[in-house]
Amino acid sequence: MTRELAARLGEDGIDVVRVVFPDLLGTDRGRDVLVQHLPAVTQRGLSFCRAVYNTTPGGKTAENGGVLDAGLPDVIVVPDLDTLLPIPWEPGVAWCIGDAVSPADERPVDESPRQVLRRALEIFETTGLTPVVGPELEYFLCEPDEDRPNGWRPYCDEPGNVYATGRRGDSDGHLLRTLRTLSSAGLQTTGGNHEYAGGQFEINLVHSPAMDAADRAFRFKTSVKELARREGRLATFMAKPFNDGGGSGFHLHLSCHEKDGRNAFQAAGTSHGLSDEARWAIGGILKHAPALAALLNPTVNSYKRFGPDSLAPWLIDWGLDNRSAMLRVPAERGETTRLELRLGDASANPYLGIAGLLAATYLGIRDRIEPPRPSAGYGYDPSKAPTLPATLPDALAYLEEDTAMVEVLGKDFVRSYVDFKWEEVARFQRYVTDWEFTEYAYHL
Ligand SMILES: NC(=O)CC[C@H](N)C(=O)O
Repeated sequence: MTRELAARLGEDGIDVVRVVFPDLLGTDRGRDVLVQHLPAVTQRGLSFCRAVYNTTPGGKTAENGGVLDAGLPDVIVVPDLDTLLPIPWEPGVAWCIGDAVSPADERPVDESPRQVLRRALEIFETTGLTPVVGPELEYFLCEPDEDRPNGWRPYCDEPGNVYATGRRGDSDGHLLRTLRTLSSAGLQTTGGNHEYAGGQFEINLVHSPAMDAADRAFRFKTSVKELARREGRLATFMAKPFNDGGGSGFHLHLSCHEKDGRNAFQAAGTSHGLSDEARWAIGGILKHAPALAALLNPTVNSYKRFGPDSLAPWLIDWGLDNRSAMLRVPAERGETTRLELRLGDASANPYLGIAGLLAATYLGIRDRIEPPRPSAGYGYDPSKAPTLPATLPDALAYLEEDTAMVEVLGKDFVRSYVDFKWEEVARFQRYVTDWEFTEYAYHL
């Protein structure tokens, strides 16, 4: 079977298969394999150093998780050939996503983000409903700039404007080029637009079953970064890269299908046209939002995106067609009835963020959690609702304490994730920033 596939790939001019898998941060790791080795790789998997799950964004091995004590053992990655797609910008190469298993018993490893999502999905589906997810990702495109301390400035000197089309704020047609290339790569993008900040864009992906949506969001981020790098630019999905302007969101649209394919969130004639399940889903997402933030807002930088007047949330609230709320119920009803969670920022690992959303939604439906009344009007009034966690340490503590969420996401995964993230917090807390020097050095 795999032999035939390898032969067919060869006939199509593919001589290399890039096997990638997401690490805890959601960035891609992998290896390029010559196509004639694909049958063996499919059977035995590829071995990687398990420290891949303890690697910081800067590429260092963090000390938590016992991976050093264990002598840096292997993790095996088995390609999922259903995800095989040619890479249009890398002729002769196709890529597929793999699943990480332990060499000892071939069971999925706790830290595998695909496994965390698979587990949340299995639990979710005990409700009899199938979740459908539509991801929207924003990012900044940057140009090299030696005069800036960090070496980069937002792409295009002309100020961008939200929904500006054509070359205004996009001097060499980045958006159109990227949209077409990603579509030809099979990532099923629907469209894209300029966002509020200069050099900031949003591209939307077709909604689909949760694992497919996460796989495409993962590939989307990898591809946008790769395409930018090939032009000597930097595309970044970090939450808030610049002090001026807003941050980048990872908005998630969620609906649920009944067995017969009907949208389970719609219910004509009820208050707001929403079913019990939709209402409980809202209740669950609001209740578990502080824990969810640890997954959907996973860096110390993430919390700088929240704030009044940013179109990013600040309060734990929901609203009807209200973009200033954390959870928006778009106006459409009937088969397109859905929720839009605006909490996440673009730095989130798509698998873990979607797993968290499914866990909170499942708990809402299971525990029949009634939400408060929707927030009306401009939602940046702190007297109206509780605020989101202010820092990553706060969110990590909420996640650890939320036993129901921990149960769905998996105790061992949450332990590894929280330990890993605490290391990041500790490194940040020890680090003296330029801001501190400028603020204090001359005056104190
Ligand atoms: N157009 C928008 O909705 C902007 C969203 C905003 N950039 C965010 O961080 O979520």
